[in-house]
Amino acid sequence: MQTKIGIIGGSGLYDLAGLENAEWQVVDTPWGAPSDAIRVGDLGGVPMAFLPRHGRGHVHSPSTVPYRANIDALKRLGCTDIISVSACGSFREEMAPGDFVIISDFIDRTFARDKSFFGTGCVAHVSVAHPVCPRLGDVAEAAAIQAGVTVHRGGTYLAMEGPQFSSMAESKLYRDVWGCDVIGMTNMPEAKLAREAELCYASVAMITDYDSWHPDHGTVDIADIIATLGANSDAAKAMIAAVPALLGPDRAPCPHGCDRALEHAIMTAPDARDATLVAKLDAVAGRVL
Ligand SMILES: CSC[C@H]1O[C@H](OP(=O)(O)O)[C@H](O)[C@@H]1O
Ligand SMILES: Nc1ncnc2[nH]cnc12
Repeated sequence: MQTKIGIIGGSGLYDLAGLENAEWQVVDTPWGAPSDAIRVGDLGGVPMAFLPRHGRGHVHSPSTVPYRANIDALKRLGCTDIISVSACGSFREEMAPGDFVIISDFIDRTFARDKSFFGTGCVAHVSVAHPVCPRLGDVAEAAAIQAGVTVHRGGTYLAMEGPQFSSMAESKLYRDVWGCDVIGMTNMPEAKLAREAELCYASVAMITDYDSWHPDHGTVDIADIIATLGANSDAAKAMIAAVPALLGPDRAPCPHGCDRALEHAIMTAPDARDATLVAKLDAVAGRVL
């Protein structure tokens, strides 16, 4: 199987320079329109597909990002792997603005989003005990090192609904009681949907601020975040440029089973399935339906 790398760019990352034969491709999905057209092209002989999560011009809020359409569209284009790049606040002194964190786990506190491709008429339960792909995380870490970024391997990402930032009490709860390392508003349900779509998913948190817990840094401020985003997105582009050579053009089955997540997940009996929903699942779950 051929590798095709999907990149979801977060705040500050709206395009990917350096792709060969690049074009913006409009992709329609049964879940509606993705956040934007998708920039497709090749990098080092490996096909790539780049999707700005909030759309060019930052149109979608964290709650209105069309997460299902985004994941479906990348799957429909033939992506095997997704690297998500996101601006995040830090709960750890040593995870400083400008650093990258390869996320290892999530706590999902979002509540106003569609979180599954499945539902009435086709029920499925996938495991997200290990919500990211370690193989792809290895590649993202190595790429960040090659790009000269200070990178931390492992960290728990608190996904909040937003769009407002956390209160001081929430910030301290997530850090001191729940042991979270970073905070953002978008990686859930994105990671859960990537698992349902049997895609390897890795998340790279680009630290922009210390949220509101740090006694020496005041409370989170969007002006400070924007000031950090430019340098972070240049570093992210350098990291992404290193990914194709590290992942390679030929894709062996995922040793962690990401590409087989639906193997035993569908509960609804074949004769009880809703034909309309099954048709919508053609790209995401066609392999097992
Ligand atoms: C620009 S600050 C808040 C905004 O930035 C993050 O976006 P993304 O995860 O797409 O990089 C955060 O989740 C909020 O959406
Ligand atoms: N402190 C923070 N909280 C939530 N999302 C963020 N994105 C960047 N910084 C953030």
